[in-house]
Amino acid sequence: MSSRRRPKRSKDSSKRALPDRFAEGLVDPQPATDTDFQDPQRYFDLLRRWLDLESEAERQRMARRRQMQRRADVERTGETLLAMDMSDHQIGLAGRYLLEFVKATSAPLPMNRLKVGSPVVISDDADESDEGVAGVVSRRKSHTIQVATERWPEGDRFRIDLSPDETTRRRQLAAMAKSQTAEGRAAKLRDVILGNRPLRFGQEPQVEFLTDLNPPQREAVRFALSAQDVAVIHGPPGTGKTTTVAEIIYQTVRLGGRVLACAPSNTAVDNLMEKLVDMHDAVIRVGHPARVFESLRGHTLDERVESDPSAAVIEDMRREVDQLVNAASKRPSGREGYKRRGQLFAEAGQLRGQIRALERSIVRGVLDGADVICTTTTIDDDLLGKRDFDLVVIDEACQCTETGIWQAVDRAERLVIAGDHFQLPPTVLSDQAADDGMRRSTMQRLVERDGEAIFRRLKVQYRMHQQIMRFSSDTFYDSDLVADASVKERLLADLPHVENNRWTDSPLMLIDTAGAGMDEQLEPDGLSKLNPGEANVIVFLVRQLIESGVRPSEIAIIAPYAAQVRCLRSRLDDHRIEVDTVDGFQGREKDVVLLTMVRSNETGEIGFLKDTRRTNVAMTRAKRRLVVVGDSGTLGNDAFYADMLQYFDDQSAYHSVWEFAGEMGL
Ligand SMILES: Nc1ncnc2c1ncn2[C@@H]1O[C@H](COP(=O)(O)OP(=O)(O)OP(=O)(O)O)[C@@H](O)[C@H]1O
Repeated sequence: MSSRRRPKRSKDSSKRALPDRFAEGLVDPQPATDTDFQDPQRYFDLLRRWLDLESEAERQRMARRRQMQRRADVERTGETLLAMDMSDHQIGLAGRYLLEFVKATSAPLPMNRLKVGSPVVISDDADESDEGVAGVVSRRKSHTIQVATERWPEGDRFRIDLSPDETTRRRQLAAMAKSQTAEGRAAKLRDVILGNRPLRFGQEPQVEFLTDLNPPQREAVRFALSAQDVAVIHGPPGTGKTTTVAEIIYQTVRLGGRVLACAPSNTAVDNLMEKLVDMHDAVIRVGHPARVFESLRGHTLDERVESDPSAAVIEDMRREVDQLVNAASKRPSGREGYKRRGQLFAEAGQLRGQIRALERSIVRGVLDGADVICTTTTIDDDLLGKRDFDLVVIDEACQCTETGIWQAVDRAERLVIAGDHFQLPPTVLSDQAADDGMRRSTMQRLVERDGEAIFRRLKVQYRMHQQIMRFSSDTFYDSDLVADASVKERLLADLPHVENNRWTDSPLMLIDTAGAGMDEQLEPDGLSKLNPGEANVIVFLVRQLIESGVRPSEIAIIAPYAAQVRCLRSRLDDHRIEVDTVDGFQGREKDVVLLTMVRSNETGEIGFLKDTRRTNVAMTRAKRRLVVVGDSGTLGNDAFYADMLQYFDDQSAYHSVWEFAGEMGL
């Protein structure tokens, strides 16, 4: 198969162009002045403004959803479930109600973004004026969703809406206020983070490593242990960042320290926790047990509390609350009925208070016995009380906004943050806050401010074939990455069940759709984009892979736009093939990744593909083969994508879609 030659650009010029592009603002714009970040008053004022903007953006989104005329459209947003019946209720930790809902039709739940931990409002589906009851999703299955609430919702049939996360914001605001006026140790740490005090490092310690680490990982561990205030671990894709962080935690505990291990998402906390439980016994996970990996359930605070000897007493009290609630939840008749109902709920409320007090003392005991406490960065301050930690670690710190770190930082003697600022930034809803710099994480700010003085980069990656790695390494990581011998030449064709043919015998392929009339389209009733022509190419590629013996579970299809994901999901009938947006794949990997770029238009508009971190994440999910389908006519207008096209060409991996016209029936 011949590859069309593209005009070569000088390597030097492409390399020189890269840092400039970042400086030119293709990464998020930054707030006005550096002093905003130095002066505590101005810094925390800025953060409070961002939180206000986020709060307003969430409120507007919820209002728009409520105003939607057609009910089908409301559920399509993925943020609302309608016509839900309450199918069960229990009493959970801290005496909360755990309410389970099913579709009134018993159908599976539609695709939705209500995840474990999401704040929601449960309201009467028949009463638009009902303000509802706030809760948090505590379990989710294909047909049921369970919500933990403090109050009992009114109504026969319910709607459940994803709601503005006021609890998280309130906690963040309280933590920020505490930091702003802090004295002593907390003030010192704050001042280092704001750049008002110099970084301090002691002697690098001699370390007896528990894990078999490579040299950059060992150096990163020693560096982090020597930091007296803050250290950053920069972990490019597949370089064992979490492995390294786990070792830092292990070494700290070995020296008698107590550690708070956090990450912004439940999944990231669990990934770290999985490594930690192999190293220590005294590791406790605070959070929703339902979301915790099966193997880790025994380490959750809830289960530890359940297995405490006093738990039997609590169990009896819960049963009593259940009976009271059962009686109270029956529809009352007449004034007496309502009065009686009120009394029953009041009695249940008193008992729940007693349960809470008893549980609190058990919780205190369990947490006091832990060397490492794992939680998301949204910390339940009621549970943790006034505990401080010798070391606080934030993994996946680049997914954390500046506002999101202070709850953890407030409890720290020393801080280690780990992440990769060339992967996805934190989610920010408000465009204004984003323009103002809210998508720039603290970690990115510190690395850009202090350079190598504050961070160590991991360099050996254990995921990708070296050719898949190299473009990312040259573009984002100063050509620092090295592929470990175990992966550097690994191809799809090396899998025992896979044939050796042109679809499996090389790590890279780019299929250029230029001139094939595969134009992007706007989704009819949405804002997202799709490209049916590219979807056809992807479906064709999937068929070739499956016919070559590749297993559906080894294939990932990544699209930057949700509409293209929907289009492809409807075209592929095998659910084992994962199709998702870049966000859905962060932190994950697959043997083969098919990436559809979608954008193809006359004007060379590439929209949010300009945030090249997305493309970096998408490309670096692939272990053995990466296929990119895109229009060079559109993409090539942007310097980053021009370099990417050139790279594929240099690797003899560039093909026009016309080469497959016959096979594809173009
Ligand atoms: N020193 C090492 N020797 C061998 N394998 C390693 C080493 N360090 C990490 N790995 C392997 O590399 C893979 C990635 O490790 P880990 O999960 O720690 O990476 P990560 O950097 O957190 O991942 P991500 O890129 O998803 O953020 C794992 O399979 C891990 O076992």
